[in-house]
Amino acid sequence: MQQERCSSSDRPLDPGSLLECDAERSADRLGCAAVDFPVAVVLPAGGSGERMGLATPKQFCTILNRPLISFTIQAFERLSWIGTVVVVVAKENHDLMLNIVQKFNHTKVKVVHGGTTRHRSIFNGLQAFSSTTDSLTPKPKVVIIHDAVRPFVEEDLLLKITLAAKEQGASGAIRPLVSTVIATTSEGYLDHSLERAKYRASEMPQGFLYDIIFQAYQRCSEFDFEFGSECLHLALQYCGTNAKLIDGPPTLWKVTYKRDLAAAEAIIKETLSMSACIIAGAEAEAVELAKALQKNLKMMETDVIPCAKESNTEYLSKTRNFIHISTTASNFSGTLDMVKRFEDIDHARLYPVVVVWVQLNMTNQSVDSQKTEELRAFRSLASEVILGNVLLYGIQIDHTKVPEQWERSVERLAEITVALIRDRNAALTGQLLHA
Ligand SMILES: Nc1ccn([C@@H]2O[C@H](COP(=O)(O)OP(=O)(O)OP(=O)(O)O)[C@@H](O)[C@H]2O)c(=O)n1
Ligand SMILES: O=C(CO)[C@H](O)[C@H](O)COP(=O)(O)O
Repeated sequence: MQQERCSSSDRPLDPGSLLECDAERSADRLGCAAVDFPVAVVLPAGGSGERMGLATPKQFCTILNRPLISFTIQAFERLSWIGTVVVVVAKENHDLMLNIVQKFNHTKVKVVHGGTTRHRSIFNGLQAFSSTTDSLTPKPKVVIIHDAVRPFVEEDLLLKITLAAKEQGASGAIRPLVSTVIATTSEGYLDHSLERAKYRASEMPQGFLYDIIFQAYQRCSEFDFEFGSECLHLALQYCGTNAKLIDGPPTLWKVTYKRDLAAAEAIIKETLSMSACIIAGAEAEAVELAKALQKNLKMMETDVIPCAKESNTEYLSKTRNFIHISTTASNFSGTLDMVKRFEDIDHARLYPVVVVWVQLNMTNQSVDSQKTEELRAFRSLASEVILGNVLLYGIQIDHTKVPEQWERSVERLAEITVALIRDRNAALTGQLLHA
């Protein structure tokens, strides 16, 4: 078959904006008004991750100290219109999963045991809703099925999938194909190639009227259970339901290989680095530095506030990055107050919080002369707060009245600050760097 040139809409034009995966910002943005019927979720997480090649199944691999599956659960749990999230795990991982649920305070999760294939695991998950005695898992109108290893799923897509499933009986997210699909002969030669523009990659999430997908699984064959990989196909073949297909973003991809874990980590770090709060204090020089720093942190959305002790703690919920400017060496009290507040509102439970303590040196003395005592105190504080998932770094900057020198120092301060926030490297906590 002659290959036709694809139109641009048939090809993935770019790898996608990282902003699309900002789970926190979009949470309940569209509200639950559109969904006035019960919706539940099944997350198959019973695989062994053979292609990842690690001893730990990929859904339990950690990114920033948190298992991948917890990110996926959170993407659903944060939405008020979503009820129970059934997580299907292999029997041997039951306790591990319960620990994750407890540690990250997942409140909507019910854990059930999986099967030897993905379809068997999904069917087990669906059966959790068929028990008439379990009040924790009432039968939903619509059930969303989503692989536990696709951590980035936004509310707007979930809404579209859910409403289309309610209307049509089944719905699924699709993406343009990156590569052309070809058929090979048994001898390893090209048989034919498919016209790429006509085909799409089937992704997750998928949504179904519960009765339809449950019935499809009840009717499907052993062959389907053993070798099938497409739930939409079961709904079509066994219930005659044609799924509505909905274009999804590129961030829906499935974590499959080791490099995908690195990509997922990069997306999470990038998203976490988009904003910061600068706490300037009242001294004129510190305020001047805060403003100059704000100008240099161009890629970040920054707020400057005078004091971390403010009774209004709204600033805390806006970001997980804090830059605390202090003109006194060894004055960590403001930092300590802030960390206390993080504990009070559980701010570092899901993501590590970064605190950069900037010591503005107003004396003409080299900061080296202060080093031993302050450094020891700073390191000890950093090793204390890291236990609560707070990463504390220090940067010293010398105040100077020479404009070019000052500008260069502030630029360096901004560069180091951005690097620390982006990397969230635990090994560098407790270090006092020099801008
Ligand atoms: N018996 C199985 C097999 C897979 N899955 C889940 O189905 C999702 C998608 O499957 P896949 O990416 O193939 O995961 P694995 O089977 O773990 O990976 P691999 O195929 O590389 O072994 C994953 O969340 C996986 O845990 C499951 O619940 N039960
Ligand atoms: O993309 C999908 C659409 O249904 C599934 O995640 C995929 O088919 C699962 O297959 P496998 O477990 O072999 O990776």
